[in-house]
Amino acid sequence: MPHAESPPPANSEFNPSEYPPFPSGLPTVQLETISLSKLLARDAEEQTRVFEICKGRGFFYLDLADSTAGDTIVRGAGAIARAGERTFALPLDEKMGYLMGATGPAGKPRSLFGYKQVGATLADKATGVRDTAEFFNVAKDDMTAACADPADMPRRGDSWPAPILEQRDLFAGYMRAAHGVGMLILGLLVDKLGVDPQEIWNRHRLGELAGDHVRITRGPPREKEEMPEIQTPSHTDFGTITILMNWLGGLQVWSESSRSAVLTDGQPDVPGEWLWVVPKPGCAIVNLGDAAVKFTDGVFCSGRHRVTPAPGPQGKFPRYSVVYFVRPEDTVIMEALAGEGIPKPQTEPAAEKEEKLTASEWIYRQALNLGTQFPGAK
Ligand SMILES: O=C(O)CCC(=O)C(=O)O
Ligand SMILES: [Fe+2]
Repeated sequence: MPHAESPPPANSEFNPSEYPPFPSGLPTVQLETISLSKLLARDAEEQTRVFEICKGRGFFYLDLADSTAGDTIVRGAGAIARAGERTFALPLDEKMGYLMGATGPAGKPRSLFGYKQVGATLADKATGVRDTAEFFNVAKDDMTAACADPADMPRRGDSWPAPILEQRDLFAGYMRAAHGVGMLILGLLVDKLGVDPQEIWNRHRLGELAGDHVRITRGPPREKEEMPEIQTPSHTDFGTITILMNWLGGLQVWSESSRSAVLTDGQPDVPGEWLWVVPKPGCAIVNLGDAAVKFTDGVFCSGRHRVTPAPGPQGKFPRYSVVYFVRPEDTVIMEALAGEGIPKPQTEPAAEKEEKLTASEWIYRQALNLGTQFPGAK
């Protein structure tokens, strides 16, 4: 059982205590394990290990034992998956009322928050095969906002499915913990590049509008043994840092780390093979996203990954995951920070030509590049 759980409600399809172990004999990646409690204690050796990992593959296990934030994440992830299960059980036409990318509720902006139905993303441009996962992106700003009237929440207002709206406190607590863990890691990483951690914290203030969200994903059980059947196609995350909780295998990383923040048709841009990431009890899987590459001009790596149904006997279970994406505040200009460890722009003219986008524009473009379809988008 990967993470401590309270007993599931009757008839739940999310039952981690029943999952068989990850099968042997598959090509897996050996990720390093970093201790959150050591990072909280400013352990210099642990800090150096994270720094080296983030310059390389940019993926690691984060052991959540022995800290309040870690505990909130371990316990909260299971409860959030259950809120997700109740949401996904709603009729499809009701879920489609929360479609992400559609014009938001009256007076609210269009956004990447809300529901993505099965098949909304092309998994393979050549064959036209589509993804098989559904997910719900729950906005940090709406869950953590201190509004007397929930209709005033800044993103979707109170237009969230009841199983999510009823659990605002759960989401808010989880988001604060995950965001805090993200800030701890990002702060120590940029510090090692000669950048004042405040520079990165000022671009990711918890109380400011940002693309941060919890994504709850449900992937259906595996239909056939042959690979691959794609739940979430090959991608790098758009944000700055990602904290992922999953219980079944299915996540795969590309064997060679890809350094580019520019998506090349959604496919890996260096030769290699897909390696399975085995869920590890009590640990989150942490990775950097494209914004971390942008802020450091490519010093850090945004690891390429995808999700298939779980392998072997694990594959007969629906697969849930709970992800927290830390993203820059909406109005932050996406450009490299200045620090002795960050390369200076090569030539002035090239630097001038580069378009300076805000984080919200940049993330929207990254999503379009990845094949996400937005109703009404050109
Ligand atoms: O479900 C997982 O294990 C990973 C999900 C993921 O990569 C994503 O939602 O960006
Ligand atoms: Fe991802």
